[in-house]
Amino acid sequence: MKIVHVASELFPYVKTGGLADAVASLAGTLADRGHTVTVFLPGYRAVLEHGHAINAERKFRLRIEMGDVFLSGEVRVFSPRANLQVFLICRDEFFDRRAAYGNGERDYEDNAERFIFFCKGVVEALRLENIEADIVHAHDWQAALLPLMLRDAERRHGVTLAMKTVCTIHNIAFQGLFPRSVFAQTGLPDELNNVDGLEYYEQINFLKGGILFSDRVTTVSPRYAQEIQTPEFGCGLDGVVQTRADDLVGLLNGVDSAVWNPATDALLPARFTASNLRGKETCRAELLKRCGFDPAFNGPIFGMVCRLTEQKGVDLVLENRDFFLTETCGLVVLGSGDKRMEAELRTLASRAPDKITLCAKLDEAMSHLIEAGADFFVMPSLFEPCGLNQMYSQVYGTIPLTSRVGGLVDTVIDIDAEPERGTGITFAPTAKGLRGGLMRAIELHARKDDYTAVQRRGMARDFSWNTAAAAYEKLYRDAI
Ligand SMILES: Nc1ncnc2c1ncn2[C@@H]1O[C@H](COP(=O)(O)OP(=O)(O)O[C@H]2O[C@H](CO)[C@@H](O)[C@H](O)[C@H]2O)[C@@H](O)[C@H]1O
Repeated sequence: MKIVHVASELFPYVKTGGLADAVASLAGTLADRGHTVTVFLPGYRAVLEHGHAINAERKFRLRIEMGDVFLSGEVRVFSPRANLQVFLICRDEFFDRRAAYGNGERDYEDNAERFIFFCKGVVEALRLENIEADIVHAHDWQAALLPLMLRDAERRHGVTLAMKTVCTIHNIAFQGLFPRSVFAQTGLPDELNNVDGLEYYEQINFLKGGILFSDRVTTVSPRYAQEIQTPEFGCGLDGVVQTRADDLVGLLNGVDSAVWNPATDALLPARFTASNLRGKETCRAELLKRCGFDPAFNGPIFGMVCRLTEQKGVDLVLENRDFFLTETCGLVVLGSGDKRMEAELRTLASRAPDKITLCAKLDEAMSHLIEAGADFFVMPSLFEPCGLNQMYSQVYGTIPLTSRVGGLVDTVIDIDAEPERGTGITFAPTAKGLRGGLMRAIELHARKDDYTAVQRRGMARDFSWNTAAAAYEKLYRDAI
């Protein structure tokens, strides 16, 4: 099949979270399985400066109608592996910036314009390049207008650009909500500027467009596909999602074993496998050293790697600060984002620097070291579409502590609920729930044989992207 993915992030070129990992793995795996895959990505500064893109071919110039003006841009292309091409929609005024979405304090004020331009650029490139895709697959709100714009362009130009479109929701909390005035820039017919179209409580909602107007809608776990149809998890779009229930499916993400594999991971000081865990001890020792903890400390180390946001349950950790201060354990948090959470974690760390630390930055190598060197991985999310780190931690023999929401339910088996199969500790998404999970972790850690058995069961699990990619293939085929 000719498959086109459209996303605002792609590992290793630009990543703010799991979207980048998921799109890269899916596109790469589909390419390896013999499909012709194209990924469209904004030509951000970070991407253009990446070694792969430096000599990207300049394909053609763009002239995009945005309301009553035309804006110019350029399409560049490079191929990082067989069967895979990455097309960059470039316009320095929009994408030659330090970050993808904002300056750290707030979102860029022209994000609506930037991603309308991006989607229109993709449509134009599909037309000029004559790709004739079987599937155009849009990810998250930044690409969600694409299915609509594509059909609109087909009508205008009398061409077929794609057989079917798919929209994947990686996180329904991010919808691309903008003032209604941005509608004019989309160039879409006026009848879409209402409640049956993009309008959402007097605003324009990009993700709503993707949900309503794609041939198929997917999300990243079966449990989340159910949850987003409820007011509790639908973030106001549950009614819209319900209208597409027949075309909605939840397909679990996987683990990219070229990047996340303890037996080959070049970012670690030592490698290891389920049958030989000595390298994991070296990773643990290195982690203790990097954190400035006592090298002889042998209590459990809890690791956490996430964007610091409400979603990730950082406040539940903070509400349990006395646990981390009083129990014989260590806590390593790698994450940045919300300034209040960052400050409170920093204060907590300053009260016990010998056993609690915050590393407030994006650091790919450190995230691998935590996955490998910690004894437990803490993920008390309030909601979680899929979650990747709980899978990475099982693969790395680090026992996950996860709340019972979304994809965490689909990927972690509780050791008390299923003593013979359990791979982690699960709990209700509350401070009390987390507290219970932490206590169970301390007890498990003290029972060395049980701990190792759980560890090995996690390492034996298959989270391969081949399974996930095969599910997407089936979805594409059924749609066509
Ligand atoms: N400071 C830091 N330094 C280095 N790496 C860091 C980091 N902070 C986060 N990361 C990395 O970013 C990724 C986060 O992925 P997740 O899937 O856990 O969450 P995210 O909410 O971003 O993704 C959304 O999309 C994905 C993909 O579909 C869903 O799994 C998820 O549930 C949904 O919320 C992981 O690879 C993690 O290691």
